[in-house]
Amino acid sequence: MNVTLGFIGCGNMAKAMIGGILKNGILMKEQIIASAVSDSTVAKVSEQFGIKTTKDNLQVVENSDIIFLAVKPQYYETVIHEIREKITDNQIIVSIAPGKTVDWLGDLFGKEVKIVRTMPNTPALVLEGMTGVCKNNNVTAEELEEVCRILNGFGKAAVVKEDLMDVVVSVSGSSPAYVFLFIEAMADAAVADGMPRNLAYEFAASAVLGSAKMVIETKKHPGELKDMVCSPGGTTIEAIRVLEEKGFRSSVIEAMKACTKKAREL
Ligand SMILES: NC(=O)C1=CN([C@@H]2O[C@H](COP(=O)(O)OP(=O)(O)OC[C@H]3O[C@@H](n4cnc5c(N)ncnc54)[C@H](OP(=O)(O)O)[C@@H]3O)[C@@H](O)[C@H]2O)C=CC1
Ligand SMILES: O=C(O)[C@@H]1CCC=N1
Repeated sequence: MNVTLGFIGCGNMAKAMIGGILKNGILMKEQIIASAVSDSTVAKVSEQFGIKTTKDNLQVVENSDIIFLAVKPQYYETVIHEIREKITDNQIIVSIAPGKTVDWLGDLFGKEVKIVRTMPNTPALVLEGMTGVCKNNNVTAEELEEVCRILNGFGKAAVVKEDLMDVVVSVSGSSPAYVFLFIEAMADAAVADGMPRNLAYEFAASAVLGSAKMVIETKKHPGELKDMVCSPGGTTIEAIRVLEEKGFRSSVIEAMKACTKKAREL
């Protein structure tokens, strides 16, 4: 692709996206620049990815066609005030923050700016990211497609109505954390029953990976896939019985509702 990409903020999410983009080869390292506050991040990121890094956010703006705002939501106002004068009509701003609407972002810029609102997740690093996307009226269909090509480069992107973006936070942006917790818990149980820890992580993570692929590739209902594992009078249904008794399903639902609620409040 013939575009330059800038990241204002270069923490966990920006690094996952940059890592994915470079791994996939959709852009070269010379096409990417990133900024951070600390000397250590600037040095580490440049060493890790070979991209240009800076402590000056305006240098990112001056050198990028597409600018990802990759700071925490509470720093959005400061960063936008810092860069807004320098943003031109042709540049595209990509937000990755929960809760920040395209109207809120547009008001802060105080002028007509092209804004794409996204919610990515860290599996971008291994090209298995899933990103929700919406845009404001200043972004053309072609420009949205261009941004989606980048997002698709490290996984998949789905354009959704803006009022679903807070739900995307809980089902995608935040969800890898619950899955990691689940993998950790399964591995702990295996360790408790005598399996060496590294082997336990490999078994638990492979089960999650394989099960996810089955849902996506077979397109069967997850309940049907679950039933295929539960032999009558067998081992699995015993585990399912205990999970239901302990409120596994409703714990996940309640946790995600809390996550969506928090996103709406940010
Ligand atoms: N982590 C995740 O899985 C996901 C995160 N997000 C969103 O991505 C955004 C970033 O989150 P995350 O990567 O986790 O956060 P991190 O805390 O890991 O990274 C934040 C980065 O912003 C930099 N920074 C802070 N203030 C400024 C500033 N004024 N100018 C330039 N850079 C600045 C920090 O610099 P330094 O390193 O020097 O401190 C750091 O590199 C948030 O809005 C978050 O909600 C969205 C989806 C998933
Ligand atoms: O925890 C957070 O607030 C960010 C947004 C989605 C994932 N991480």
